[in-house]
Amino acid sequence: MQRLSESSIRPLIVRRSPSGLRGTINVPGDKSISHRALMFAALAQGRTVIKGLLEGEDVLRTADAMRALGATISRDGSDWVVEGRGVGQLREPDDVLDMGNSGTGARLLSGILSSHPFNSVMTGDASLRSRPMRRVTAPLAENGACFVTRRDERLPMAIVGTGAAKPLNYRLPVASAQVKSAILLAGLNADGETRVEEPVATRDHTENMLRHFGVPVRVETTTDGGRVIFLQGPAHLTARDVIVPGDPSSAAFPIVAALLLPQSDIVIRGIGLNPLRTGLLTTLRDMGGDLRLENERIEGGEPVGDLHVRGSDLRCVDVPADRAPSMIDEYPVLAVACSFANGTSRLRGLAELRVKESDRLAATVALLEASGVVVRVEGDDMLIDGLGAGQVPGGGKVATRMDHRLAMSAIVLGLAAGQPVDVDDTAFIDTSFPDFIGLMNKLGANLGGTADAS
Ligand SMILES: O=C(O)C1=C[C@@H](OP(=O)(O)O)[C@@H](O)[C@H](O)C1
Ligand SMILES: C=C(OP(=O)(O)O)C(=O)O
Repeated sequence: MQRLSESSIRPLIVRRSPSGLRGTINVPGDKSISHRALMFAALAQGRTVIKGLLEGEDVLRTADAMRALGATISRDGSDWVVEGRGVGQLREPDDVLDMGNSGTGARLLSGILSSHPFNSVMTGDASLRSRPMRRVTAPLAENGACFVTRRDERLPMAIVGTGAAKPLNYRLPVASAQVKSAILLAGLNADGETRVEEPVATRDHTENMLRHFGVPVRVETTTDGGRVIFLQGPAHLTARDVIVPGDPSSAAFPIVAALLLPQSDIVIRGIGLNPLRTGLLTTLRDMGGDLRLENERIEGGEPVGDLHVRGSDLRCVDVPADRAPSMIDEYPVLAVACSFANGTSRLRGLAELRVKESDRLAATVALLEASGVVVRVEGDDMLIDGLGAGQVPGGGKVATRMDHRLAMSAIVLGLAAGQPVDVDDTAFIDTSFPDFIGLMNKLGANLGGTADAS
C-alpha cells in the first residue's frame, strides 16, 4: 500500500460551494475501533474477519506493526482477515515500528509491547515525534517495562518489555482513552487485577471490544461521573468477527458543511452513535442545527444510525468542559461552525487540543483569524465571535501542520466563506478519511481547484 510521505504535498484552493450539499453517503470506518480491531485480533487465538475497517494511513500503520509482531493480516475483498498469535505470544520485531502520524497506534501499542518479553523500537513522522509519550511510559514503567525516549519524552523510543508484568493500579491525570487503553492492554499479560480510574468517562471501545473477544471487564461508575475499570490477567482472547461502524469524527465534516450551506439536505448512513462519541451532535443541536437520527440500531455491538442533516441558521453555544472527551477531535470543525453562528461561542476546557497532531488550539485560532473571524483563547477556553450565516469573509491562507482535522476544517470553512481559502496541504487527510474530497464532491461540493504542488 502507498504510504504518506512528508515531501509530497497536495495544496487546494477551496471556493464557496455553488449550491447546498445533497445526497446520501457512508463515511469510512471508525478509526478508534479499527486500530483496536487489528490489535485485539492479533492478540486473539484464531481467525478474525473485520468488516468495514478504515483503510486510512493511521490504521494501515497499525496493521504493519501487528504483522511485524507476528500476526498474519490480509485483505479478502473488502474484509480484513487476521490470524492472531495470542496474548504473550507476539514476537520481537526485526525492524523499527513506524506508527506514522498516529497517536492512538503509538500509545496503545506501547501497552502491548511493555508486557511482552522482547525489545522493540518505535518512531513516527515529524508530528508524532513531537507528541508527549510520558503519559503512557510513566505508568507502564511501573509494570516492570523500561522505556528509553529522547530526552524530552518524545519518540523515537526503545521499549524493553517484560514477560512478568505487574498489574497496574492507576488514576488517569488527564482524560485520555489512549492512556486508559494502553494500561488495559498491558494488563492482558500481567498476573493479577489491573485497575484504571478515569475522572471523566472517555470513549469505551477498548472495554467493549475486550468483552467482545471474551475478556471479562468490570466497570464501576463513581459518584462524580468518572469510571473505574477492572481487568483480570493473564487474559485469553478468542477470535470473533468485528463490524466497524462509520466514524462519527469523520462524519463531523460533511455534517458541519451541510449545516452551513443553505438548501443542503444530506443523509449519512451507518454512523457510530456510542454515547461517549456524540458530543458534537448534542452541541450542534444546541446551536439549532437540523439533525435527525433515523433507523437507529445495534451493529457489531455498537449503536449506529442514519443522520439526516439540513442547512440551518446556527446560534452561539457554551460547551461545558466535561463534554470535551466525547468530541475531542471535533473542536476545529465546531469552531468553524461557531464562526458562522450568531453571537459569541465559548468552548471550555480544551487543554488536550495542544498535544494532538498539531497544537490544535493555536492552529484553529490561526485558521479562523486568517479568514476574518475574531477569536481568542482565555486559559483553556476558546471564544469565537460568530459572524452569522454566510458572513465569514474567507480569503485565508491555512497552514495545516500535518494535521488531517485542520485540513478538513479549512475545507469546510472555504466551502461556506466569501473568498477562496488556500489550504497548504491536504495529503494528511488520508490518515483518517481517504477520499474525503471525492465524497464531498459526490454531495456537490465541487472541490477541484488544486494549486500546483511546490
Ligand atoms: O483512544 C482513541 O482511539 C482516541 C482517543 C483520543 O485521544 P486521547 O486519548 O489522547 O484523548 C482521540 O483524540 C484520538 O483521535 C483517538
Ligand atoms: C488526535 C487524533 O488522532 P491520534 O491521536 O490517533 O493521532 C485525531 O484523529 O484527531
